[in-house]
Formats: sequence, C-alpha cells, structure tokens
Amino acid sequence: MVANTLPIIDISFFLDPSATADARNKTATAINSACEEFGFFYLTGHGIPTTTLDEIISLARQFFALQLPDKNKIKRYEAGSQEGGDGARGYQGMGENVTGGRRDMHEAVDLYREWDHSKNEQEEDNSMTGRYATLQGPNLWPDQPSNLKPTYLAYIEQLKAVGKALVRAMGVALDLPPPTPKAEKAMEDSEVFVRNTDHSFWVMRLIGYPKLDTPFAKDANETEFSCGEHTDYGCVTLLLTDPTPGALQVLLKDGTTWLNANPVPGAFVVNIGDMIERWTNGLWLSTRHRVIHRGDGYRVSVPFFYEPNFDAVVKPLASCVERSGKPPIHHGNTYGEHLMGKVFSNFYS
Ligand SMILES: N=C(N)NCCCC[C@H](N)C(=O)O
Ligand SMILES: O=C(O)CCC(=O)C(=O)O
Ligand SMILES: [Fe+2]
Repeated sequence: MVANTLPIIDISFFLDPSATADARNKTATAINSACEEFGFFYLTGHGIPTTTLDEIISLARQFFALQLPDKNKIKRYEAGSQEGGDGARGYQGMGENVTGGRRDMHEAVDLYREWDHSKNEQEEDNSMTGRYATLQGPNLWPDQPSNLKPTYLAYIEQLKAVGKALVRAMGVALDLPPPTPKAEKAMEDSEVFVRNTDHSFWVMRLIGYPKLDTPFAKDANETEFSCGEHTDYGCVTLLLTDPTPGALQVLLKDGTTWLNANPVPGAFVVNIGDMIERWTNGLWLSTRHRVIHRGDGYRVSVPFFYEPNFDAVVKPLASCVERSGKPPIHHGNTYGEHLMGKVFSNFYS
C-alpha cells in the first residue's frame, strides 16, 4: 500500500527551551520515520504567525505583477559582467531557469546569505573593478513593493531559528532509538548538523508560476514543467506556497508514484537536501520533486533553503555508514563546491 499523505511534524518542543527530553524524543522519532519514508513532511508549531506568511506571499505576488522593465532593475547578470552580476543573485525571467537541461516555466528572485568578504581568502579582489565572482555579489533587493525588503529580512531571521531547531531535531532523530553500539560517536554526530550550519549559507527564492498551457504529454516539449524534477542541495527546505493545490509533486519511494504535496494552511512543506542524504549515508534520501502548475491562477511560492556553511566539509557520518551497512556514498567535499556545480548548470545564458 502506498501512503497518500505526508506526515505532520510539530517542531515546537525544539523551539521551547523548557521542553523535556522525553517530549523532544517523541518529535525526533516522528522525524526519523518521516525522513526514512518520504524525505518530506509538513511542519507546524514553528511559531511564525499566519499573518506574516500571508504577507510574504502577497509581497512576492506584488513584485511579480510589476512590468518586466521594473523587475529587470534587479536582473541577475553573469558573474564577472560589467553590470556587476554574480551569476546567481537577482531576478530571473520566465524560462531563464533550467532543470535537467530543460527550461522551467517560472520567474524568480534569488537571495542568498550575504558573502562574508572578510573571511574568504580565495576570493578574487573585485573592489577595484566592481565585478563579482560567482555568488560573491550583494543581494539585489527590489525597491517596490517598498516594504518587501524589511519584511523579508525579518522573516529570514525567523526562518533561520526554525531551521536551526529542525537540524538539531534531526541530529537527535539519528540517534534514536540508540541503534549503534558506538554511543559516544553517535553523540558527537548528533551535533554535526548544528555545528556545520552555524553560518548557514541559506538561499531564499521568490518564485512565480504562470499556469502551464500546454497539454500534458509523455513527449512533451520544454514548457511542460513549471520546475523540472530535482533534489534540493543542502539541509532542509522550508517551503511556503500560496493555496494552489496540485502543483508540487513528490516522488515516493517506489520511484514511480508522484504524490501531490498540497499546501496545509499555516504549515511549511519541508524536505531534506543532498547534504543530509550524504551525512546519513543514504539512510535519509534527498527526495525528488517537481512542479506542474495546471490549476487556476498565477502561483507564488517562497522556499527558504537552510543549508550548511559554505565551507562545511560534508562526508558520511561514521555511525550512519555503520547503520546503513553500505560503503560511504561520497568521499566528501564542501557544500560550497556542491552548490557551485548546481549554480553553473541552472541557467540559460
Ligand atoms: N537551491 C535550490 N534547491 N534551488 C531550486 C532548484 C530548482 C532546480 C534547479 N534548477 C536544478 O536543476 O537543480
Ligand atoms: O514551488 C514549489 O512548490 C517548489 C519549488 C522547489 O522545489 C524549489 O525551488 O526547489
Ligand atoms: Fe526543490
């Protein structure tokens, strides 16, 4: 039997400092099941008011409703270009994004953690030229609607706290029930996600999806997908969407069934990314998903990707390698290297 709905996880005990270990362990157990079975779940108890969530969607919708020249004021340009682009941040027009080599039918604004220019010794010196290496430029914020930037900045701070609680809970979940005789090592592992995300190189996307107008067909053309089938790159994605049903689809473990992850009011849709799959040596898979919007209206979503630090070295955890009974699935590299590879293949230029 194939389950037809995603589990709901209440994260509140990991946000409440006075919660008991017992209460947290129950949450962690539920997270472990959700991550083993789906890699996707709904998240409640995050404490962000529905009025804030509605405002975030509404502001993104207002931005996408602007005329193209206004949106292009914050256009993404190639890294190193004289326009000052960094190849990643800014507004991306319809069809500019690519997944699996095909154009996605959406427009988007990408925001990232601001680059720490004081820390990175390998960066090129662009102070004289005004040109930026990949990902090293400043965020490009729209000036209209005028309250978008302050509202989003406050929201990002809230999301970072939720992301932190979630990865802490996942660390606990991996240790429960104590499956490994090497308890000491496991204790250490449980903090790995938190330690490697303390300067999370987060990403936030504002995405606008027009209704697809091509009929669904197996041999469909490039405009079949609002966002093609993919996995996310890092730790956990906290996805906020408008109420449009039937758009986001999640591939179940059988490898063939697509489940609609319809929005639940007030809840985030959460999924785990490639770095969690790697750390857990595949105990928790970074689940494939896609967006096909053939419903009504112009769909808006705002995913927040809570990711490892840019320079975090990610390789399978010893306790997970042992429990999985498989050789390590990766030799290890930095999250930044993984992300760069993705950024370079994500755009039509
Ligand atoms: N950080 C993330 N996950 N961004 C969204 C990724 C959408 C798929 C992407 N075009 C790809 O081909 O991977
Ligand atoms: O818009 C959505 O529902 C999901 C978008 C997504 O999967 C992504 O941006 O990585
Ligand atoms: Fe995604």
